[in-house]
Amino acid sequence: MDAPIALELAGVGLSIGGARILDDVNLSVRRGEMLGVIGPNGAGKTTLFNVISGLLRPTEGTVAVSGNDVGRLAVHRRAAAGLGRTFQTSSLFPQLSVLENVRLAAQAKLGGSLSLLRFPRSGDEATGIAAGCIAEVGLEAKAASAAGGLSHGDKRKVEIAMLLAADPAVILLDEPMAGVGSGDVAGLSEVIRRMHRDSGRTVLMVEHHMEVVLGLVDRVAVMHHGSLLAVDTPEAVMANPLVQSAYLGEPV
Ligand SMILES: Nc1ncnc2c1ncn2[C@@H]1O[C@H](COP(=O)(O)OP(=O)(O)OP(=O)(O)O)[C@@H](O)[C@H]1O
Repeated sequence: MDAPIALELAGVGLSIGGARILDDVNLSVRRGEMLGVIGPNGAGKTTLFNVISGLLRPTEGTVAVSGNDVGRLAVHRRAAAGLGRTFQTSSLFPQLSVLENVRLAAQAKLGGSLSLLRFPRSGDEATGIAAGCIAEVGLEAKAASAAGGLSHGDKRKVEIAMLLAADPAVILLDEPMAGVGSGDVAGLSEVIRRMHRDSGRTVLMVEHHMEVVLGLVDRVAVMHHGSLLAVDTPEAVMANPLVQSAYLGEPV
């Protein structure tokens, strides 16, 4: 039996000024699925994530998480409704340790006071959750290191651990490989694979690194000029002449 729908976009459109940024986007993602979102520069991928996560409100259409319309909810309420995302740029507190950063996310999920961050007690619930999430991304040895001193790849792992601490039903990863050194790509891919496969989480990933996308995802959504050109398996998408022509001039 098919898994239930975790995320559903119906007729989503966005106009800003006179510009049509998103046009009639219809997309269903099942629970436990990993979907890659690709497309040439300016196709609307980040805007789509902004609409899903609530940073932008669509001009038309609906966004539903686990069957609940989240279209009118602010960003923090969407997080509570089960949406979590990373950004293209790092959102870590550089002076804080890896543990403190992840603990902050766990604390926010638990709804407690952020001041607890200053007095981490090893036995408390948020610290326990944070330690588990850090272990899940393989950064135990760096738990006490300042986040600002880590490699880009390790910073991304910390951001993923922070997402795991918030335990969202649907995870949006915005270009996780951006700025990551070639030596770190395989390790970070493996963390993303484990995060998805081992836990059955639903993941959407915008990523330009085609090898990473095709190696990780179940299906690929291709955006072009604000519309969805195709949503299919990686093999079918790569063989699609429409997709090939959208990418003409850009390496696929
Ligand atoms: N606030 C805004 N006002 C006007 N135009 C915008 C706004 N935000 C995005 N756009 C335009 O919408 C289009 C889609 O941008 P978006 O950043 O979503 O593309 P993208 O596919 O994520 O691109 P990239 O791969 O380069 O990150 C672009 O033409 C961009 O200039």
